[in-house]
Amino acid sequence: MTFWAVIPAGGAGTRLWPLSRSSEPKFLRDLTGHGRTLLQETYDRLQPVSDGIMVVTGSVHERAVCDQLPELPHEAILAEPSGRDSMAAIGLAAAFLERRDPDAVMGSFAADHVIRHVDTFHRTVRSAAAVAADGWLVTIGISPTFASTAFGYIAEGERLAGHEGAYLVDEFVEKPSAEVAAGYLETGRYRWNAGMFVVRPTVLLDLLAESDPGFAERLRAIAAEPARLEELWETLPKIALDHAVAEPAAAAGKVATVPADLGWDDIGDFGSLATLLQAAATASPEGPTILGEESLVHALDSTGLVVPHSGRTIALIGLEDIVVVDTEDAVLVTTRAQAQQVKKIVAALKDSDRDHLT
Ligand SMILES: Nc1nc2c(ncn2[C@@H]2O[C@H](COP(=O)(O)OP(=O)(O)O[C@H]3O[C@H](CO)[C@@H](O)[C@H](O)[C@@H]3O)[C@@H](O)[C@H]2O)c(=O)[nH]1
Repeated sequence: MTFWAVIPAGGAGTRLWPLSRSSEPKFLRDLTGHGRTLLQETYDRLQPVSDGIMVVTGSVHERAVCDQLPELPHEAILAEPSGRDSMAAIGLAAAFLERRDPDAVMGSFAADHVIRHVDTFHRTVRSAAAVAADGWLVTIGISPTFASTAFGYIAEGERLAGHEGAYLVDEFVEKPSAEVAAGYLETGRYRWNAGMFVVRPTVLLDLLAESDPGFAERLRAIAAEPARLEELWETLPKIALDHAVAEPAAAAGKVATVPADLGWDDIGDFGSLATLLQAAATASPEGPTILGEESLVHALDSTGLVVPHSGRTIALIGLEDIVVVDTEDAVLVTTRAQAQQVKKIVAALKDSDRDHLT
């Protein structure tokens, strides 16, 4: 069995505006201060467990992906004419892989997530691939630490016979309400879905065909005749893989989960980025956490996150848990607690004559 990692690299990451833009989304940025972008870190992390890696991205980002991953063969980048959500993106890679390597198992791994426990991640991917080789759709389950409404939840069921450390998924619930999520945490049997699906390409496409035969058929038609991509792409439904496949397959008892503590984070907003950077810091600084050139920030009695991205000097006095992101053409000032609301600003800008800033 060979293992292929598929990296869907899409979305603008609007909650990280103005650092992340549709022209330069968060996966193309170094948000951890490690000197590698999130996409490059994802690629580095997957290399030791993969026989091949594919990136599926918007055609507007194809050049940047090529530049950031010079070792990736050009044919391993699948360029989408437009964003049609994760089912189309991951399904396209599955359709190409099905023809290229029918015995392969593939795994999808977002281009913009952070994983701190890399050895555990490698062990977990290998276990998940062994389960997927037996025909299961496998999702990696993360122990929830709070009642997030931004993630999908997996209800862990019985142990899976023949696969130590794997469980049946009783239910898959995409982004529940805060009340429902809090109830899940109390039961102790729910885990976060990290969007990491490990499966045989044919199994994924056959599961899709159960709910939407035309969708699976068109993906397979594109793989058989790539010249038809432009013609067929715009006819594909815009739907997340979670809704198109994971939820119905879980209800039919066809999904398994491998739980793991990966130190996983999807860096949803500047609040979670601040937490992540603080946890990674070797010394706990008195002042704010700085992502970028430290000498540009002068802070008195202030805490939070400062991103000096324009090269300007930033001075703070007496501000607690603040977020300041200074870019060439836009400055964001908010608090860690309110940082999620940035997407509302982006929506307002999109509806204005300042659309070019988003
Ligand atoms: N190439 C490409 N990738 C896409 C597209 N749309 C989404 N993706 C990729 O598919 C992944 C998930 O898409 P999101 O739209 O960001 O999903 P989400 O709302 O965050 O929810 C998903 O991820 C959560 C974990 O971060 C999960 O908890 C949740 O259940 C779900 O799987 C991301 O890696 C994103 O880049 C697209 O049109 N094109």
